[in-house]
Amino acid sequence: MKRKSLTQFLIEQQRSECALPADVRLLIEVVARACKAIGHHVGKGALSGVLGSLTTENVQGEVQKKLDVISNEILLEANEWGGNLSAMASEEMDTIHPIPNPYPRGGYLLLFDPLDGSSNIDVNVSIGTIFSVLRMPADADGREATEADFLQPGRQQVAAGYALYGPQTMLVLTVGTGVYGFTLDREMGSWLLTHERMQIPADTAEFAINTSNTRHWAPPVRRYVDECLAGKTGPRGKDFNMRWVASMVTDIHRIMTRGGIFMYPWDAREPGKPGKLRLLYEANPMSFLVEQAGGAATNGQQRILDVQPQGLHERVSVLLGSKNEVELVTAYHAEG
Ligand SMILES: O=P(O)(O)OC[C@H]1O[C@](O)(COP(=O)(O)O)[C@@H](O)[C@@H]1O
Ligand SMILES: [Mg+2]
Ligand SMILES: [Mg+2]
Repeated sequence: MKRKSLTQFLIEQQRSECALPADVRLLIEVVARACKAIGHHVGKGALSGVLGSLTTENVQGEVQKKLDVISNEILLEANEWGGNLSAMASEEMDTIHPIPNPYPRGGYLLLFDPLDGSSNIDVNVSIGTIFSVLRMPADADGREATEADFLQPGRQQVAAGYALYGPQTMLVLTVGTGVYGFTLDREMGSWLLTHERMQIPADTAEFAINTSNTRHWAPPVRRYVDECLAGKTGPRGKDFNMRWVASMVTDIHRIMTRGGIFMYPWDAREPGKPGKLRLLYEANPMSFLVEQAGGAATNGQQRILDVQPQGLHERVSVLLGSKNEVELVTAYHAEG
């Protein structure tokens, strides 16, 4: 069976009713090429000296891994001259990166977590890259982008996706017409369509959360997880399984493939922070994908895609995945 390539799929999207703008098609192809290059480095590991940490810290106060910086550079370089972007923003950069002269500027903004799951880099566990595409405000009129231009609610995303560097290298994306997965044919170097219209089952018996934080959780999350752990003998009347890879991309891909609920909620370790994960380049792109696959995503109070961002590296409490489970744990928050 001849599989569709990423380019064929995107051209079809461009010609179909959704009329994917040509600039977004080209932008996604450039990001996909950059992820292929990142995947190559990840696959080499110690052979090409990309493992280990640097002495520098990013704006989050995290010690950067070599691959965090290498992946960031690859994405910046690949997207600077494409002509579709006005600026970029990244987990690894304090502020935005406007497209420098003399490169032509375009009408879109690209945000990315260049390397997700950094704590797993040196131990050869699956990691990934997450990206999100927004439009420049309509009244920008060719002016240089500002940080404020990036502070758009997630529902305004034009496209989002992740690359997964695991036993297979995959690219999973949406342009608002469902979720599609592509597997990299490493010999040919081409992304081939292998997962059409991915769907998350509404019900599940599998939850993902870092239980080492149990004593720090708020009562609604504590109640939800306790009930899952009580299994058949408890109010849920069924047994639940638990998984936690500690790479958001990998945990979410499992949920996109077979369902489940992923939670990284607020916890009392840093009470002043709404959560650990970042709204603009982790939670928003993943929430867009999850909703496009029939799932749900909230911060306990509201739909994540409706949260109005206040800052580039803003954090958020994340509850997403199988619709009925997300609605239940969100309802527990409303009950207080
Ligand atoms: O180590 P913890 O607390 O379980 O956190 C794991 C989470 O942190 C992250 O690694 C944060 O992302 P980065 O690796 O991009 O900083 C997520 O991928 C993952 O879900
Ligand atoms: Mg991340
Ligand atoms: Mg990261």
